Amino acid sequence: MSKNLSIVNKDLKEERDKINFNVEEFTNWFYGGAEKVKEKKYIENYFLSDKDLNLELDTSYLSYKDKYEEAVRRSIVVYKKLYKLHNEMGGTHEDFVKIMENLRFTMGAINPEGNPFVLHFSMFALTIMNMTNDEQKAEWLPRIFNCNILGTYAQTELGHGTYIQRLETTATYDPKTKEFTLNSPTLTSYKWWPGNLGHTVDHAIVMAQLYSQGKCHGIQPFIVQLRDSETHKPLPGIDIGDIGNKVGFQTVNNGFLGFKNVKVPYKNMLMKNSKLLEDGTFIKPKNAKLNYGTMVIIRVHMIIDAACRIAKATTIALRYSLVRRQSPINPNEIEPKIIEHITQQNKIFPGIAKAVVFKCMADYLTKLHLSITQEGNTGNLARMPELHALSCCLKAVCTNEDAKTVEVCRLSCGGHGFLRSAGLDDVYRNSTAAQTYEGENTVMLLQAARFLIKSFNEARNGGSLTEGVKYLFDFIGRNGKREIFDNSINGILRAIQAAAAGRTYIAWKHIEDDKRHNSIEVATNLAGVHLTKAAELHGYVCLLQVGIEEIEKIIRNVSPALGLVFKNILELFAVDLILNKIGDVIQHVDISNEDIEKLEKQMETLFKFFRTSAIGVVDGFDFSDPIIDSTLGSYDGNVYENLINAARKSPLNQEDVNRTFHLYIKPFMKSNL
Ligand SMILES: CCCCCCCC/C=C\CCCCCCCC(=O)SCCNC(=O)CCNC(=O)[C@H](O)C(C)(C)COP(=O)(O)OP(=O)(O)OC[C@H]1O[C@@H](n2cnc3c(N)ncnc32)[C@H](O)[C@@H]1OP(=O)(O)O
Ligand SMILES: Cc1cc2nc3c(=O)[nH]c(=O)nc-3n(C[C@H](O)[C@H](O)[C@H](O)COP(=O)(O)OP(=O)(O)OC[C@H]3O[C@@H](n4cnc5c(N)ncnc54)[C@H](O)[C@@H]3O)c2cc1C
Repeated sequence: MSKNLSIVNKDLKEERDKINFNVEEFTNWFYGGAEKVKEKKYIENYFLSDKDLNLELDTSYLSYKDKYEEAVRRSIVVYKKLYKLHNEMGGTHEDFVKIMENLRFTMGAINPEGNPFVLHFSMFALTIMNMTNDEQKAEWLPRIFNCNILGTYAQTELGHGTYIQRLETTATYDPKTKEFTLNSPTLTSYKWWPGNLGHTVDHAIVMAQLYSQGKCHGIQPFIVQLRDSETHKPLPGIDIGDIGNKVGFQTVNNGFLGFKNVKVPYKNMLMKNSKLLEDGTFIKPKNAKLNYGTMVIIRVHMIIDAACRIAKATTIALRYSLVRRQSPINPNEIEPKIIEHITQQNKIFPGIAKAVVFKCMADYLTKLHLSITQEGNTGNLARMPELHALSCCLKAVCTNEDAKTVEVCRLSCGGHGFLRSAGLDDVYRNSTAAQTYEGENTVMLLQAARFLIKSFNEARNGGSLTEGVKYLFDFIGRNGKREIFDNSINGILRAIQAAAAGRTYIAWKHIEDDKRHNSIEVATNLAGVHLTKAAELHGYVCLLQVGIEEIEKIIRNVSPALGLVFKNILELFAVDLILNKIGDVIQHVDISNEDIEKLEKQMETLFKFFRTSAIGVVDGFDFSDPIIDSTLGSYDGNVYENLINAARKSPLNQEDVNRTFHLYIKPFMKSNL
């Protein structure tokens, strides 16, 4: 960690002196090994130490246009260095991935309001890598990796983001000219939202309805040039621009795009899955949803992003809570560190546990994605729906928790948390954006619920279930009897499983009852609230189940002292979860008032234990000061000095008297109204 060289606040030092486990060992786990931590530090420093980035400039005070231009300038500094470093490291694909993984944090520090090239290196490159045939790979990949072309992923339209089957952009094939003609037939068919589209990129993957031989063959991906390679002027027939100011992501350059008779060559339809013969004959893919593959990959990646945002927010909130003193607990004693107020612990400690459990889930899902993709490459697509359901479910549950937790962290910093310099606003804006992009969270939960209902029917008919939903058998096996609660970690898991299965049953029954008077679709819509609740509970089941399995493995491999911390974290996650979901649990589990009181007491005991470890855990997340970028969360804990220094940098403080005094205020004050 690049620690600030200033003297550490004595309250924070006192906390660190009491840490009873090896923080470095925790860091090594969080980043996947000592070697990876070394790499991370090296890469971070390699980029952040570059004076050309001019990180001294606080971009939050710039205008919208200046912010964008500075973000582009900084990104180019970074990407030039990236290629230099890549060559130095050996130039393999693995080296590139390593740098990109570490850049995810570093980029946030360099461009806090978003990266105007993020889609080029993520969705654009991934789609070309995964949805093209060999010839197309050979044509496009070198140009993408050399950045000779820059691209984005243009799917969402003004009228449709969720229901992509009804996208309106058309691509009509003419076998005589061997060209597609792209059109935006209506205002609502304009592409709207794609990141980096407005003024940055010159190419895009465009999702459009394919028309050939007079028939529509559904949405297909096309690679389309949008701007001239020399002048960057929009090509003929292209109407393109920026969509304007947003809640966040100000420098991501989200754009709009309309087509008027834009010609695209035959070879530009991505042909790994669906195929179009030159004569216009359409050949269906093995599974029509293969064209949704890029979204699945990004949803999987979003779990680690959520974990990291929570880790960052809790680092800020906890460090601040260990140096801020307010409100004596005993009237005659000195004011305590605010963390001594139990409600403050309740705000921050469960968040830290979530970051750890989400990280376990991200690792698990990444492995699962890899193995299901490998199966897919051999033509076996059987597990695609399972991966889709799981990634939708966890994308929704983890980003919802993320936004909630980051907001609680902001509240836990009181007034100072509302300052931009506290560093929580950009984290929150990114969290809340993640609830919407890559599939709106309610819609994601409903997709997961489809899988749950199917699995429930399967279980009722004595069929086979995938591992993650086998708990539905237990529910059916109990035949209406309630699960009996036992206060162990596995007991809590069984209780959450019973709640998830019970809610799935309620949703299923709702649909079955309504089906008598309505179509299955209408009946499903009417059961929507139950379905989303069931999917959400299922997400928590997955998190707890994977958390238990992964943390048991971790405990076997780390020192006993760190093992105890992990055990504490897992219990914190589990008890916090069951207490938050107690209404659902009571409905399906035989749990008494005494049991609940015991859980509440247990939470207090867990807090007591975690009180000494917490600072070690957040230090172990290993966010350096430039990455934390927070007056309240810096390593040295000198929050008041940081706050006043940051305030002095306000543009308004660069002069004693602002011109508005003479222009407006003084005449107003002298006017006697
Ligand atoms: C310190 C902190 C560090 C943090 C660092 C942070 C860095 C990050 C920063 C900045 C990054 C910014 C990046 C921004 C990027 C944003 C990009 C975008 O947003 S791109 C647009 C996304 N758009 C969507 O996601 C549309 C959502 N809609 C859909 O996906 C579909 O419409 C869906 C799935 C909801 C429905 O699709 P249907 O209408 O074709 O399907 P139906 O007819 O309903 O049938 C569903 C059946 O299809 C299967 N299905 C659907 N999708 C599937 C799939 N992918 N695989 C397998 N099966 C699938 C289902 O299992 C279901 O099966 P059965 O019928 O139940 O058996
Ligand atoms: C910051 C940001 C970046 C983005 N980047 C990109 C990008 O790079 N490329 C790109 O193509 N797109 C991008 N998007 C678009 C994004 O993917 C969509 O906005 C998102 O998928 C939601 O779709 P929508 O806007 O149509 O919402 P809507 O579907 O209109 O949602 C509105 C409301 O309707 C509800 N609703 C809709 N359908 C259903 C249903 N079936 N059942 C129940 N409720 C429903 C939703 O739950 C929600 O409450 C981005 C969006 C944001 C915010």
